[in-house]
Amino acid sequence: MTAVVEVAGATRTFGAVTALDDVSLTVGHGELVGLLGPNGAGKTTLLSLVSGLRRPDSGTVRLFGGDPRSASSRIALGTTPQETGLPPTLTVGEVVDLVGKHYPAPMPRGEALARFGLEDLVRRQTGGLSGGQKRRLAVALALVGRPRLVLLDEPTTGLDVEARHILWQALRDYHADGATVLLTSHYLEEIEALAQRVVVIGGGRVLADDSLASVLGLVALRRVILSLPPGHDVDLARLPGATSAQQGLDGRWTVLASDADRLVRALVAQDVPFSGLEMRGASLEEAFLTLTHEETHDEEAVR
Ligand SMILES: Nc1ncnc2c1ncn2[C@@H]1O[C@H](COP(=O)(O)OP(=O)(O)OP(=O)(O)O)[C@@H](O)[C@H]1O
Repeated sequence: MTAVVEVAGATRTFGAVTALDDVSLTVGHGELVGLLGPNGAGKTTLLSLVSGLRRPDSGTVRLFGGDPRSASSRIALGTTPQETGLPPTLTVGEVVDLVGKHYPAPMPRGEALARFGLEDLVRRQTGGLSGGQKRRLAVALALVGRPRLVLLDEPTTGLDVEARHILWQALRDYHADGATVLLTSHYLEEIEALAQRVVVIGGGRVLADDSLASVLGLVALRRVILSLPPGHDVDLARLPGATSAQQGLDGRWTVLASDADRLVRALVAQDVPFSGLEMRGASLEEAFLTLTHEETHDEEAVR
């Protein structure tokens, strides 16, 4: 079966800035893929190539096997950019109807609003919506045409916890209905909550592309937290298995460890008088920072 998205060796520059550097990415039918990376990593540029808003300088981009710039490829695409302009004098219901009219088999107004908990706002002018309500409406509009692929650029930025959970559930439900979803996020918990596959982007390049569990396992980073007696002087970051160490405001030390077992063995072997030892899995953010760090070190090693 043809892939939904096929990016092959895509490079895109803006003047002196290389936003994407030889990026390849294939997304199959029914996948839910999270694009993770810091500000300026190239995530939005990548989405703009997939949605046909921009062209790569070199390399190819296919959407449903066709040219992303052609209307026939884009008809099954729903997108929500980072910022959405809504006509302020139209009501929520009118905007949903207006957008739906562009598609052959749109969701009924009631269904689109119910999926995002917006039913009570159907008669409200969009200019009178809160930022979070606008955001939910913007994502609802991306789904009105029942797209087979949904591209979401930071869908829950600025939303409170409840609104974020409504949106996550709506996306999970839509994905369960058979859609393919590609989203970027700065919220690591969002990627962890939604994505089955994570593509880590840094400096315009794909640093990792694997299942959520594998991306975490790839760096196998653990957080080891402990206390030391006042005045005790040991360089925790230099112990075997440790990658960095930091003392918190409460005086406790947090050591990031690539091999926590080895670190604990070294603490015991060197008679370090630690107490209150705790160990936790690394967050996606920590895993991601390590990946970026390793890439930088590899580059430095090559130079
Ligand atoms: N239209 C443009 N003109 C000039 N530079 C641009 C343009 N669009 C993107 N860039 C640059 O390309 C790089 C990648 O930007 P991009 O917006 O794709 O990153 P991002 O990962 O989406 O970041 P963010 O998370 O902040 O949205 C950045 O250095 C950015 O400044």
